[in-house]
Amino acid sequence: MATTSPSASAALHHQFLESPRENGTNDFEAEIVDVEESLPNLSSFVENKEENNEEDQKSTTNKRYMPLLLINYVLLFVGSFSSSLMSKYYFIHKGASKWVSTWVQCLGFPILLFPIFLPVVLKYKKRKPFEGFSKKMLLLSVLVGIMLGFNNLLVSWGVAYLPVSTSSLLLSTQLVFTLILSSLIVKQKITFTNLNCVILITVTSIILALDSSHEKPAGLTNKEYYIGFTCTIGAGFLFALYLPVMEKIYQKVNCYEMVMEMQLIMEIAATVLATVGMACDGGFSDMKKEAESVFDKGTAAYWVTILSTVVTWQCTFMGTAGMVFLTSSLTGGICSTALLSINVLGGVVVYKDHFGGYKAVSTVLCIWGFCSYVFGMYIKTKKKKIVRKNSSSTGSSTELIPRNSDGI
Ligand SMILES: Nc1nc2[nH]cnc2c(=O)[nH]1
Repeated sequence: MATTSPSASAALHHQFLESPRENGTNDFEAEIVDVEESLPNLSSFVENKEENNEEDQKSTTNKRYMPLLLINYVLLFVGSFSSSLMSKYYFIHKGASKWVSTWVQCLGFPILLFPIFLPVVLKYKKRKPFEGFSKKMLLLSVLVGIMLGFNNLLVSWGVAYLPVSTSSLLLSTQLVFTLILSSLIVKQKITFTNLNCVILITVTSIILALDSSHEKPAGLTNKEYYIGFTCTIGAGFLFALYLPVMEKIYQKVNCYEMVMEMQLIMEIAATVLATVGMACDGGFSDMKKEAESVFDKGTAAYWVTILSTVVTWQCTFMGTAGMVFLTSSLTGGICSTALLSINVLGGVVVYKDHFGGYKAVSTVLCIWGFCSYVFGMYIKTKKKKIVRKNSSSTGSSTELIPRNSDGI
């Protein structure tokens, strides 16, 4: 078997991720053989990569991989939990504009300017922001940003009409859509582990839907309730489309900086959409009125609520994008959806949402589904380490093993 230098094998691994096999990325032992057989043809490619000193930050062997993964999960966890509570706070205290609630989900894009430009200003990084950013990537980012803008609007309608716990758990249906769409778009393999997780988390939503007749907040008409219900399911579908589409786009991206840059463009596009909606539908005058006289906690609390919602949503979206980049659309979807069950507990603790037997059972199922998935990933990672160990003891590189369908 051929042996490669670590940098050469890292570059080969990178090339793998940029050109995945038609039949998915699971048969990794076969892929190792493929790469090793094609080694001579790849030597010039490897040299180029070494000259450019490029590193694939999606590679699990990259030293920045684990810290980045952790940072993104924390962003997603803190962002998801606090943004769902803050959005509900806005509506509970007489905030009523769905456009304002949509606007704040993307308005935090200037925050991304700091991690994008600061390392260059401080001369910490050589790569200039937007270096290698093609016109196609720009166009794709704008289109996905517009899709995300519509998703945000649907989420706002859902949160406006439904209790935080119900809207969070209804959004869990996005996982089934994610599994189907990611198997179509990025050839995600459907395994026992991921199917089990998706079924458990979906049963969670069904139980909640059955229980939802007791959940209608006072003063809300049946029509409004069903609008909220439908919008939340619609948001789940759009989000499930967004995840594998992003994974497909990230197959051409190898650095996290570019993920942040794409996120910036997407959020700007979503903000333009929301701003047009605000301007056409009286959102700006509603906002002024709400701040001055409608919000029952006063003007200062209104602006603090808006500002913190802006920041927390930005954390959620950056965390989600990072998870998709570093793992896969399905893992990203599972992590964000499992966090929704934590949001249910947040709604119950902070807003005293009703928490009966149905909600307890669905929360347990949701956590069980998530834990079984994480355990499945752990087992796969262990198996992968054994394959690596075996291949290194026979003299082949340890870094030639590409990520499997779960992104590990
Ligand atoms: N539909 C939907 N939109 C989101 N925006 C941020 N997180 C989510 C999510 O989990 N689902």
